[in-house]
Amino acid sequence: MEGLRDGIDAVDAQIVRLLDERARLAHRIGEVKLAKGLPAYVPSRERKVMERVVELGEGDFPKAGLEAVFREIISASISLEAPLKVAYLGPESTFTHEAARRAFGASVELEPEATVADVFARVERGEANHGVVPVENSMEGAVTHTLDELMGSPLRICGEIYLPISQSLLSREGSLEGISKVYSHPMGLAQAGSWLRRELPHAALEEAESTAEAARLASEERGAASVGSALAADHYGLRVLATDIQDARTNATRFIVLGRTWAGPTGRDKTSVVFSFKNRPGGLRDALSAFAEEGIDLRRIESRPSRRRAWTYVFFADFAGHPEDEGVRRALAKLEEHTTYLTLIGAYPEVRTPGGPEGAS
Ligand SMILES: O=C(O)C(=O)C[C@]1(C(=O)O)C=C[C@@H](O)C=C1
Repeated sequence: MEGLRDGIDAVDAQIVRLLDERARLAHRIGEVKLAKGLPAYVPSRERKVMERVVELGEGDFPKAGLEAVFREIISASISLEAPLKVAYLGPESTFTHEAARRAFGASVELEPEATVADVFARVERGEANHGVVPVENSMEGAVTHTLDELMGSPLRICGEIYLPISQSLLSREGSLEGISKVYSHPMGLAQAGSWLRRELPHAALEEAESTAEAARLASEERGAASVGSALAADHYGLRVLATDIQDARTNATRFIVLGRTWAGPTGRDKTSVVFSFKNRPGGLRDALSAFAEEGIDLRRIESRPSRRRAWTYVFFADFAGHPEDEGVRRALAKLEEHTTYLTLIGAYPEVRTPGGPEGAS
């Protein structure tokens, strides 16, 4: 065994030397970006680096491990280029925190904000380079605060993250017997509803501002538990009494990364627009025909009150492709002919969703 460990020591020394070499290159890229006023975080390039690394990894090292290792290597590289600040919908130890960690790794500065509007405001004021907010849940639908902010903001979507939402029961207590009260965000209580009714039928269910706030409350009270991310257990010194207690196993939330500009093309992208059209018969059909005529796959459409005049609406659409693609360019030109208002609110590498619709999976 000693000989094998010597082998590992020798390989580790090589890995560290190579990481240093990579860091020097990233540092130089950072200087070029600074001189040209370009952002440090380039999601399209990260996608290509990841895809290439996973493709190269045909040996014994697991692909998921390669992705995790390179997530952190790239995160450390970003921190060498610029002190990146990322605002997210807090508090700490919530699912949005987990999403931000997934997108940016551990080496960037993540800053919790109290509301979705605060996240937008911090990035708009230039106090943070990027923002991370939830935009839709596979069970509950759109996060309307986020759509409403997107409508009036100069910020653009430059990335997306899907997170399977796994709810856990956390408590100071050692078993379910001692639990008489359960705190969570209303969404957490709803998602774990069947499990709670079955396993803790006599417990009082109490709403909290966030799953993290619920964990804090549970940490201060005997006989209390909370429903939320297992991340919060460490943070508040709680035990994880049960995991995956949410009703549907496919429960996932989609988050977006906000920046000043959208991402460059990767060949597998998504574009987001917001538009409105004259209220006349066939108005929506005509607008959407722009996508059909160009054979562009519409991934999602959502309507919201315009908030300018009562009973008028705007539509949010996500579709496959990038604004630099010829077909998308033509579709957007056609769409514009049918709309009274059209803004491109983002373009970003599309994430494949397990169990998602065809084309997205
Ligand atoms: O290629 C770049 O633009 C880099 O800054 C390098 C690098 C990397 O480490 O590979 C780091 C940050 C970017 O988000 C993308 C890639």
